[in-house]
Amino acid sequence: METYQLRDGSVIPKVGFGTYQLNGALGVNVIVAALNNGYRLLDSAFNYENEGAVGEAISKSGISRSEIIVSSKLPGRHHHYQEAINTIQESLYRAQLDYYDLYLIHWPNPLENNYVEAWQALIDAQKFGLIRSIGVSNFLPEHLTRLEKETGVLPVINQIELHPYFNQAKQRQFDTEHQILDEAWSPLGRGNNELADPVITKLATQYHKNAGQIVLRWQLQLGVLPIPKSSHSQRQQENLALFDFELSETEMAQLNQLSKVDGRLANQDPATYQEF
Ligand SMILES: NC(=O)C1=CN([C@@H]2O[C@H](COP(=O)(O)OP(=O)(O)OC[C@H]3O[C@@H](n4cnc5c(N)ncnc54)[C@H](OP(=O)(O)O)[C@@H]3O)[C@@H](O)[C@H]2O)C=CC1
Ligand SMILES: O=C(O)C(=O)[C@@H](O)[C@H](O)C(=O)CO
Repeated sequence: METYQLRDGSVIPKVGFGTYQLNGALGVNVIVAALNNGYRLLDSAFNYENEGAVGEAISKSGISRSEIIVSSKLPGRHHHYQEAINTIQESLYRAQLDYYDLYLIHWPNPLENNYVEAWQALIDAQKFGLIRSIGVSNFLPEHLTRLEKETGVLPVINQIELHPYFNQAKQRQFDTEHQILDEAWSPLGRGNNELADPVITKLATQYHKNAGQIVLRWQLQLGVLPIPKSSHSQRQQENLALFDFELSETEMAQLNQLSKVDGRLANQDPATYQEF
């Protein structure tokens, strides 16, 4: 698996595994399969209520803990400093881990306006050794600018909604300028109609790949880290088989042109959307 290097020096796989809605024993089996299929980055969240399943899958897989990048997220209801520290510790207890490789603030919740306090807790949790790398999710330039101004520390990752119909060109430019790596959530548009777009299916036929592989390859060539989720072993493998072909500049431009102003999947604009 090829890797990215984060601004803090950590090394992270170019493709990760999304675990939203993978819960309980069924979820454990799916995540063990993903690890056996080669995934070494697992994306979870306190709010997914599956950090325990993730920890159990790591233990069952027999793969060394040190080979796996484990990532989770702080929910909006625990942005106050001490609650954030307690929640990070609870995330660790749930997963039966000593540390997370990566921990993100899940949503900025700007109307509540406590995300700077939450960020200070992540900075300190990193110093305490609970977290190796600290990042955010769904942060707009205005939120990132405030973090830098008030704490002097910028995240190394911003996990954002990113798929062909919503390619986040401006946000990506801002993040790149600040050496923040973008992770793409719902990189396949949740498997919706985007994958049937004629531009994508034509390229799939041309390269003898499926539509999902074209989309994920496009994201890699944008310099983004996608975290596709699949419950099916064969799809898990296909979503990693992205390193034996390359899209041309013209094809990249065609894919870039698919983006729409209102292309978000569920109207979750971080400027106003609040998730607790
Ligand atoms: N930070 C945030 O706010 C958010 C983070 N996330 C994270 O991002 C991860 C990925 O996003 P998610 O919303 O799950 O959506 P994805 O874009 O990863 O799509 C997953 C869906 O697509 C299907 N699928 C998987 N592979 C293929 C393929 N090659 N061709 C066609 N269909 C496919 C899956 O079905 P099947 O399982 O049956 O294969 C599933 O229904 C989440 O699991 C979560 O970890 C997600 C949303 C918000
Ligand atoms: O899945 C996540 O990480 C989320 O933040 C959720 O908002 C998810 O996008 C969702 O669809 C909740 O209804």
